[in-house]
Amino acid sequence: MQHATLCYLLRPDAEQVLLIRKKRGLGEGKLVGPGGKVEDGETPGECVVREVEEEIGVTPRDPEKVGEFRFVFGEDPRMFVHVFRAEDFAGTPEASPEADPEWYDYDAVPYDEMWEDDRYWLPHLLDGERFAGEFVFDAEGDELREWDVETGVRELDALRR
Ligand SMILES: COc1nc(N)nc2c1ncn2[C@H]1C[C@H](O)[C@@H](COP(=O)(O)OP(=O)(O)OP(=O)(O)O)O1
Repeated sequence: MQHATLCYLLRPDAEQVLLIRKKRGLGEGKLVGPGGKVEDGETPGECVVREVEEEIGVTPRDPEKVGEFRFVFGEDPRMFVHVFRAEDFAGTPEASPEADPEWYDYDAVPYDEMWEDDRYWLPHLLDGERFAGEFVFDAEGDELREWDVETGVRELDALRR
C-alpha cells in the first residue's frame, strides 16, 4: 500500500491551523494539510519535513505523529496516511507551484472545501488527541461510504499491514 503523510502546523495561542489550497495532483483545488507520498528509503518523519519544505518553504521542528488512517477505494486499500502536527517551524509559509498556504481559526475550518473524511478526524487533532481510523470511499474515491475513527490511541501504526 502507498504510504503518505499530512502535516498540520499550529498556532495554539491564536487557535489557528495552516492549510494549503492544493494546485495540482491528487485533491487539486481542495484545502488540505501539506504532505505527500513517502518515497523509497524514506521514513514518514523524513517525508513530512521534505514535503512541507517543498510545498510551503518552511521546516517543521519536531513534528509529532498523532494519527494514522487507511483509505480504501472500493475493495482496494489505496493509501496509509501518517498524520503529524507541529507547533514550531523555521521560515515563513509561502506559495509554491504546488500550494497556497493560509491560516484558519480552529472554529472556522471550511470542511466543505476539504476531503470528505477531514471533518471526522481533524477536530481531534485540533483538540490535541491521537487517533486512528479507516475511510472507505467508492471505487473512484468520490464519495465516502463508511468510516471509523478511534481516539485516545496510544500505539500508532496499529493499522499498518
Ligand atoms: C481519499 O481521501 C483523502 N483525504 C485526505 N484528507 N487526504 C488525502 C486523501 N487522499 C490523499 N490524500 C493526501 C495524502 C497525501 O498528503 C496527499 C497525496 O497527494 P499526492 O498524490 O499529490 O502526493 P505527492 O507526493 O505530493 O505528489 P506527487 O506524486 O506529484 O509527488 O494527499
